[in-house]
Amino acid sequence: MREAEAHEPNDPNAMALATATPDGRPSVRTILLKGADRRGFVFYTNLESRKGEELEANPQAALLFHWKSLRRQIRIEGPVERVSDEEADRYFASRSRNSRLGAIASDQSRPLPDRAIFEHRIAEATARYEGQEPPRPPNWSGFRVIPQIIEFWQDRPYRMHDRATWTREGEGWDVTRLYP
Ligand SMILES: Cc1cc2nc3c(=O)[nH]c(=O)nc-3n(C[C@H](O)[C@H](O)[C@H](O)COP(=O)(O)O)c2cc1C
Ligand SMILES: Cc1ncc(COP(=O)(O)O)c(C=O)c1O
Repeated sequence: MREAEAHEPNDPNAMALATATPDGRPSVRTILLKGADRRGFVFYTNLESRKGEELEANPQAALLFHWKSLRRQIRIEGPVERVSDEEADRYFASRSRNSRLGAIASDQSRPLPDRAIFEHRIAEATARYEGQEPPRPPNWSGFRVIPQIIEFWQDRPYRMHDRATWTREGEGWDVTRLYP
């Protein structure tokens, strides 16, 4: 990630998030990585969005980074858990005031008949929380993807790439090289 931060033109923390319905219909969208440690990879979103509902019904996900400037790809797969309310509150409080008001005003992934309705809801939230800290909406929180498999891919000439897959084995990781 440090190398991506130094080389990518923008959003080095942008990644694709794949989810699926319980009957196996997949969907994918871009999100931002907001935390990574030994426990897993954290992102924030609206819990009633399409991804939020799919993760509620089927708490399994896959993440993908493609850092074009580095010609590198990382794939991550595993079950997800919700972050604690305290962790979500802390991250929400770190966001700009306007981003917090936007999260309050947005019914993410629901039909919006007219942009003016969203702008009106933002104006309402702005007026309502004047002089106060806008609180985290109960339907806005974070998920942690707990990695079971991580694959690193590095471009090499003539498609003779380097691939290595790390699979969780108890407390450690089994590392296996794969053909490109
Ligand atoms: C670069 C980029 C970063 C994004 N980051 C997030 C994010 O961190 N959280 C989020 O809810 N949506 C984010 N979005 C918007 C999502 O891609 C998506 O449009 C939205 O979350 C609704 O997805 P859904 O209907 O599948 O739930 C981002 C979009 C882009 C292009
Ligand atoms: C709707 C939405 N929510 C959340 C995020 C996460 O980023 P931030 O907390 O920095 O706004 C994004 C980033 O693009 C976004 O589009």
